[in-house]
Amino acid sequence: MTAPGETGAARLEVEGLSLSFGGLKALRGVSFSAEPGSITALIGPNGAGKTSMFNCISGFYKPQQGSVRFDGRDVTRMHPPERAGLGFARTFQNIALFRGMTVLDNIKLGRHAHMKTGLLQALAYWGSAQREEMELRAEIERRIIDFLEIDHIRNMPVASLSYGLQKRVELARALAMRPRILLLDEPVAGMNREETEDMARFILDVKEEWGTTILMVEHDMGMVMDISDHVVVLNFGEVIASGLPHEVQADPHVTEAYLGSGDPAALMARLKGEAGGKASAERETREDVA
Ligand SMILES: Nc1ncnc2c1ncn2[C@@H]1O[C@H](COP(=O)(O)OP(=O)(O)OP(=O)(O)O)[C@@H](O)[C@H]1O
Repeated sequence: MTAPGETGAARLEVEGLSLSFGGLKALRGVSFSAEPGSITALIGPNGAGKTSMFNCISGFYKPQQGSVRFDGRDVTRMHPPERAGLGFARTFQNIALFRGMTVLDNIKLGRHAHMKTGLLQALAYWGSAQREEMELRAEIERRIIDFLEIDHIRNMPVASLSYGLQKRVELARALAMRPRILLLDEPVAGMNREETEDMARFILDVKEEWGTTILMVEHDMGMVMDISDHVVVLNFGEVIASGLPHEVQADPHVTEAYLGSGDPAALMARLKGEAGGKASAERETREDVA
């Protein structure tokens, strides 16, 4: 069986993408690429178009103009399940797991997309279904659960876990899809510093051990600058800067977009404060609900 990355990471190319909601232009001719086996971060102030871009890439929105190419193939009009078949996997800003199910069952749902035996076949050929199930379980246990250090919680219901662990389980489920490209929508939103550092390490490990292409939208600028190979900055639906983390951080267009002034140090201080504030606010909301 193949593990994440063994099918080969691939290049994502976005070319001249435009998306409007009625009269509102959310994306205006956006072009960038995510290189194989690297981490690309998509950043920008609120309302810049990051989520819209992410949804065009994962197939939830259809752009009016432009194209998304993956591994040289035009996927612009493909539905999300077709993209999953090509190796797209994503996580969501608000955790999308079955809370009453165990960690292991949630992870298996990701992997089932790739099982060869369908339900009818499984009924007719119980032997092969059972064999495949056992291979599947073994692979998940060996590769993903161990890799993400969630062995101790594998039989626990997701609802009983801390927020940081739930986010890790979501990453595990995406990895179980054997992604060639991993789309991470705010992977550390709402996390405390320790959980953020853990998640950042796991994302780096996915890249380094499996060579998966990773594209993430993230507001935590410290984390973005620490682990990204390439950063693309959107503002009002346009790319205003693109390059290595330190290049983007020092770009006056970026500081202008975030702050209305050109001081990179003030930008970092403000963004660190916002990320911390957002994390504690989200945590408080969750505790209120619980
Ligand atoms: N479904 C929608 N219908 C109408 N307008 C939308 C829709 N989704 C996004 N927009 C608008 O498109 C623009 C880009 O929004 P988008 O959510 O992509 O930005 P963002 O960079 O992800 O923002 P944030 O960081 O706040 O999540 C905004 O002006 C937003 O109000």
